[in-house]
Amino acid sequence: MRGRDVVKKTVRVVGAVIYNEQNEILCALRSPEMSLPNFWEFPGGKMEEGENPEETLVREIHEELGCTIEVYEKMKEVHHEYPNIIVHLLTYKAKIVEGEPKAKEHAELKWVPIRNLHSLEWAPADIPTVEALLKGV
Ligand SMILES: Nc1nc2c([nH]c(=O)n2[C@H]2C[C@H](O)[C@@H](COP(=O)(O)OP(=O)(O)OP(=O)(O)O)O2)c(=O)[nH]1
Repeated sequence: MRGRDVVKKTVRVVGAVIYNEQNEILCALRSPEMSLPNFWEFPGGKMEEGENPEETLVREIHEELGCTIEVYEKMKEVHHEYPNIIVHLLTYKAKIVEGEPKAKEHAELKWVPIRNLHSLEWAPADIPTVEALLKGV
């Protein structure tokens, strides 16, 4: 097959827009070892066989941040084509109900007030969710 004919893989990914009492959002920096290194993202990951998006988020946040979340409403559904992969990203609002988030896999975690979210370099698929937050949606 010639290079330009190769069909890109599509992955289904869920991201948690975790907010706290001060209306700050928990932002996670992808580490240099991850794909899409050094971009900020909403913590989460790929959906596994038989999982619904809420189950994926609870599992991934346990694995990546070591805490428990409650998942609320869906925010955005985005199809983004990267050079090697197509990401179908769903983002959901969520809140921590048990434990303190710790960066087990990410390079850094930080709580950022919504109005300052634009100052981070976000993974391109996350931009529509960031814009919706900035608009107060
Ligand atoms: N988790 C997450 N991934 C995102 C976001 N935006 C975005 O483009 N992505 C991309 C990066 C990756 O290509 C893919 C998710 O992969 P991942 O590495 O986080 O998922 P995972 O932990 O289940 O995967 P893996 O380590 O088993 O490969 O989606 C986002 O906000 N959160």
